[in-house]
Amino acid sequence: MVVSAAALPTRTATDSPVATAIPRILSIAGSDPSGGAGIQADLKSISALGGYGMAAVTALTAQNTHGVRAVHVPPAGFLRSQLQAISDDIELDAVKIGMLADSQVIGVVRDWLREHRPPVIVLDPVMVASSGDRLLDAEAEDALRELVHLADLVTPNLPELGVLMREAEPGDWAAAVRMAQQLADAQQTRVLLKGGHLSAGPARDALLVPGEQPVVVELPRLQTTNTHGTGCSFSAAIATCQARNGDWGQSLAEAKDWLHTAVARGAELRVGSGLGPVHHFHRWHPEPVTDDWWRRIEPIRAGILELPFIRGLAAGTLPEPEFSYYLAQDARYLNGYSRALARASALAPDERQQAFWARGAANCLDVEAELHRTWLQKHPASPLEGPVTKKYVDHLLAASGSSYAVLVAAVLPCYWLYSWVGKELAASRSLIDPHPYGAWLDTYADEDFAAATEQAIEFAAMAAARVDGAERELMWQAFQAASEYELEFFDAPRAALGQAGSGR
Ligand SMILES: Nc1ncnc2c1ncn2[C@@H]1O[C@H](COP(=O)(O)OP(=O)(O)O)[C@@H](O)[C@H]1O
Ligand SMILES: Cc1ncc(COP(=O)(O)OP(=O)(O)O)c(N)n1
Repeated sequence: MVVSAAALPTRTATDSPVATAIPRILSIAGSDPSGGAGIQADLKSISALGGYGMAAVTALTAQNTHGVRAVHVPPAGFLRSQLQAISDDIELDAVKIGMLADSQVIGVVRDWLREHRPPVIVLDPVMVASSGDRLLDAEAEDALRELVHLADLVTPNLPELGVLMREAEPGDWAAAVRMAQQLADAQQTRVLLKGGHLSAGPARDALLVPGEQPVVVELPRLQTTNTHGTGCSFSAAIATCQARNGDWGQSLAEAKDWLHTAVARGAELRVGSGLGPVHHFHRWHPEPVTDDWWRRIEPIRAGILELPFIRGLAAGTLPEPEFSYYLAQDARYLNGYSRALARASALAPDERQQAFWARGAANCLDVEAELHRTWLQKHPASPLEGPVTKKYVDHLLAASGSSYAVLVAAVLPCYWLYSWVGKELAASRSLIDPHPYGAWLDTYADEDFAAATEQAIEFAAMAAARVDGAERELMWQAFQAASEYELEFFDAPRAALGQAGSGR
């Protein structure tokens, strides 16, 4: 059975609700100083889902978003002391178990579980690093296999499932589900098979319960590098939900839905240059309105990439008169755009924003002069203002008579779409050597411009956060109209020179 995360079954007769208002959840796991995985991820996940989090540390790692550099395992006796201190004093509603560094550590955890038998035990069998390296020696792997039947839920990813079953990693989803069902039946426990490691298709997981049909949950696979600690976060989230509602299907659905948005919004955290963390507390941080605008202009973005002008530019087949027309209009446009940016500088609420827009205004004049000095000398074209250029500049000048917030929204698409088109074209530019428009395309992908774009987006989001709903709507309208003018601007050479279909 395949269901969306939101449509999973509610409580079944065999599930017993714990019905605790704030569930008390203990994570027994390793420390990740970069905060994306291990106990740090567990505590954030537990808190984000409304639990009270505790942590008994099994190992200290030295790692960041690029990988694990070293592992230090404190004496197993000290882990026993941590667990004893907790169970001597605190009633637990669930335990989540993550990285267990060696067989001695696993022995301590096994003995403690047998003695105290917490109501919910979720075991994330951390055995294989993202790099594919085995994290446990053979003795520890055996000890971990023996721990599986003590868990209410075990959550292997594909490589870990293979190791638990002493078989090769399953090659596809169907084989993985079969293997996970065998594990569930053999150990008489629930298995949550995680499909994040599959290279294509949706982000799919399956809950296997002995003697029952598999329940598959899937959500779209996100194109992101923010996947560090997804397994830790997922298992801690499921443990928390299960302690609260006592229904495995519902807990899986809740945790999956929460994790999906956490993965989607991980990039907002700007942590590290490798595989970044997920945004555990996304529900506390409203999405910047600029992200919503960007999503809403998706049809415009798709339209831009389909334009004969852009396709011809990428392929190097764009007729030169169209390129010259575009450059001449760009020079005209930049002059008007510079005035709008200067006005944004004048209206800016602080000196940082004032200086930013003033620098942008000056840059436009420099680029305009440069266009005349270099390209337009070699590619002469009519200097008269075209109809699209006029409409677009008029829009910016009208916004200049409005508020700072509306003006910033109006000038934003020129930064954002230009920088985005630059990245989109960079790949095809590198395939053609020499590329007739190569030198010019390189200016599109300029890193300083990309940084300025990020800054402009942030200032627009800040402005949007300070205005009321009516003005935010005006900001959106100004942003949307400017985005449409960007599309028309790229299409203007074809329309003006009457060469429909050229550039292909
Ligand atoms: N790119 C992605 N988009 C959406 N969900 C993902 C993505 N990568 C992983 N997930 C989800 O994160 C959870 C953890 O999966 P996985 O990466 O397989 O585990 P682990 O982190 O233990 O290796 C799963 O629910 C999986 O579907
Ligand atoms: C201390 C520590 N524990 C576990 C992991 C592995 O994290 P996980 O969520 O299983 O997955 P990836 O980060 O490999 O996607 C870790 N890195 N550190």
